[in-house]
Amino acid sequence: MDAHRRPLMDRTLPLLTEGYAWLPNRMRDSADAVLRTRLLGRPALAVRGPEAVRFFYDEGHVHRHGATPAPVLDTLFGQGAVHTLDGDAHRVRKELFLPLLDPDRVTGLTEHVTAAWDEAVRSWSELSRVVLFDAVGVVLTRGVCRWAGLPRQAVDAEPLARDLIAMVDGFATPGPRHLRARRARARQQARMARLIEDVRRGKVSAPADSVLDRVCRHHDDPGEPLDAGTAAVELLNVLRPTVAVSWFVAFAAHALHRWPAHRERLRAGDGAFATAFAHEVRRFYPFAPFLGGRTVTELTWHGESVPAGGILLLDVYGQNHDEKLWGDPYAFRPQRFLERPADPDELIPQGGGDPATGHRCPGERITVGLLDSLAVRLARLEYTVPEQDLRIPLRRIPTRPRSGFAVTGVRAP
Ligand code: HEM
Repeated sequence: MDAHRRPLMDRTLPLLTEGYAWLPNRMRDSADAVLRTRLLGRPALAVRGPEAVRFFYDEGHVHRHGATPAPVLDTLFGQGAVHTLDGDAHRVRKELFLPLLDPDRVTGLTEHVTAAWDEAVRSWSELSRVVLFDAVGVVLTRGVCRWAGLPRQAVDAEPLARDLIAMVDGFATPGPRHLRARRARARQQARMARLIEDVRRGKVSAPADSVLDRVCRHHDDPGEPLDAGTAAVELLNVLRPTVAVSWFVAFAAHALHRWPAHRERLRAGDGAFATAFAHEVRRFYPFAPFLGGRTVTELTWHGESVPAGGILLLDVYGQNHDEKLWGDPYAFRPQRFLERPADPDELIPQGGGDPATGHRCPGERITVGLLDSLAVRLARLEYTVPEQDLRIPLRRIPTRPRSGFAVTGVRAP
């Protein structure tokens, strides 16, 4: 059996029990931030630091095809997703996502999402208790579906939000969360594939140049549109991660609760501070633990080697908390990004390198745009934080405040 087809449990026990701390704990004793280990039955080398980011994103070093375990493809990314392509195939497919970098599109999506937030907040004030993580997932789903051109009758926001969240929540764990993630993917992929077929047959219209329209018209090979299943995978690769911004909004609420002094500057509408706050939320709180690729050739980094066909890991969580880069990594200090702009190969919660040419997340500007707008709205909202379990377990991937961050007595501004 191919190593990447083996079940997730194989050889990954320390990862599953230690979660985000797995690589940072083991790399603590390495002066050069490098570690030789094994993952999924293969030799692996873990690295971190801006130079290591450039090493990792060199296509002559690492390929993505065959690197992602099947349980992750069957839940998080989808089979045949852009994440798994290399070389020309990757460049051609990535063209589908490059418009996401356009500032006008970022603004357009942010306007849809903030409108959905303003609508939702009115109903939150009528409820005795709102779990922000869940409620924001629905807001993001409404906003992104409208922006992406999905017809209103094709979107039932609450169940769709639950499925999109489940795909992310269950990708890295065996058991019921994983089964929920698989069912959610199968259900939504089939629905989106039917919608794409309907658009192609002219039964449903997609607004010109919307995400839905672009996905329907995309060709990997000249004259050959993507099969409906793969097109659905890529449509979900816009919807799902946008809705995943609810993880960061729940973390933003957690930060405002623990360090309420930041609320005032956000409330005042200080745009530069809001962006710095969004960067600090993405740096400080754990989301993607690490990234991996298959080594194309034998690679050596600071004296440690991994053979061709092994795995190169980029320690994302460790790098975002590296003392050498951040000085006081465990202090939540948005000001750091006002003192010095974020270096794209230092701050890597959504990958490193260039999103236009490599695998870096094309949705990073969208994420920052959504997060800074929603953080301002959150800071302006009046609410009470009742007694609840706000711990963020580092063993759970992906993690979040255990309670989902519940609020009571919501009063819209
Ligand atoms: C919660 C916020 C998000 C996080 C934490 C996140 C994180 C990531 C990470 C770690 C990668 C992998 C980078 C690599 O393999 O080198 C990635 C790739 C990707 N992300 Fe995001 N992302 C987020 C939001 C978004 C949004 C809003 C979109 C689209 C609207 C998006 C679309 C994608 C796509 C299509 C890829 C694959 C890129 C490629 O392989 O070339 N992401 N993201």
